[in-house]
Amino acid sequence: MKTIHVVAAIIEKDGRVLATQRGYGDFKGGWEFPGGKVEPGETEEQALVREIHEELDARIVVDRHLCTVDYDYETFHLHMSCYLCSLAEEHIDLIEHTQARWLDAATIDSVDWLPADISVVEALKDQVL
Ligand SMILES: Nc1nc2c([nH]c(=O)n2[C@H]2C[C@H](O)[C@@H](COP(=O)(O)OP(=O)(O)OP(=O)(O)O)O2)c(=O)[nH]1
Repeated sequence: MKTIHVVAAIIEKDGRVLATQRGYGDFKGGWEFPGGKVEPGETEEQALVREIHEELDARIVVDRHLCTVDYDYETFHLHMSCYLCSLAEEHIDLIEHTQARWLDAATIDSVDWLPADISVVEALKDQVL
């Protein structure tokens, strides 16, 4: 099975994290952390900064690695590295996503997370929120 290497940015602000809803593709409607595929020659941090600029028109600071998830979807294997990040400036714009929500410990389970994200949410509850 094909493996895809993805990075996800868990953007934190005031005890909450940013969740975004996918606007296109097979997982349309599912909730995730913004990010995307690492391109050849890029480090994970470079990919994160590029993806967040493309998807949210935002600049981030990458603070630390939280966890790496390996998950078998039906048609591919996902290898996803998740980093805690903060916004370098307040502004965000939803360029590819349909909605965004800032979620805290009480609301983190209120959205329909993509299957691979369930364990990331558990790590957040244990360590961050
Ligand atoms: N960004 C992101 N992708 C996730 C998460 N959870 C999860 O299963 N995925 C999956 C969905 C996609 O199959 C894959 C990410 O690929 P993508 O299609 O968004 O990557 P990309 O932005 O480079 O997109 P593209 O140019 O290929 O359209 O990872 C998550 O929390 N964030």
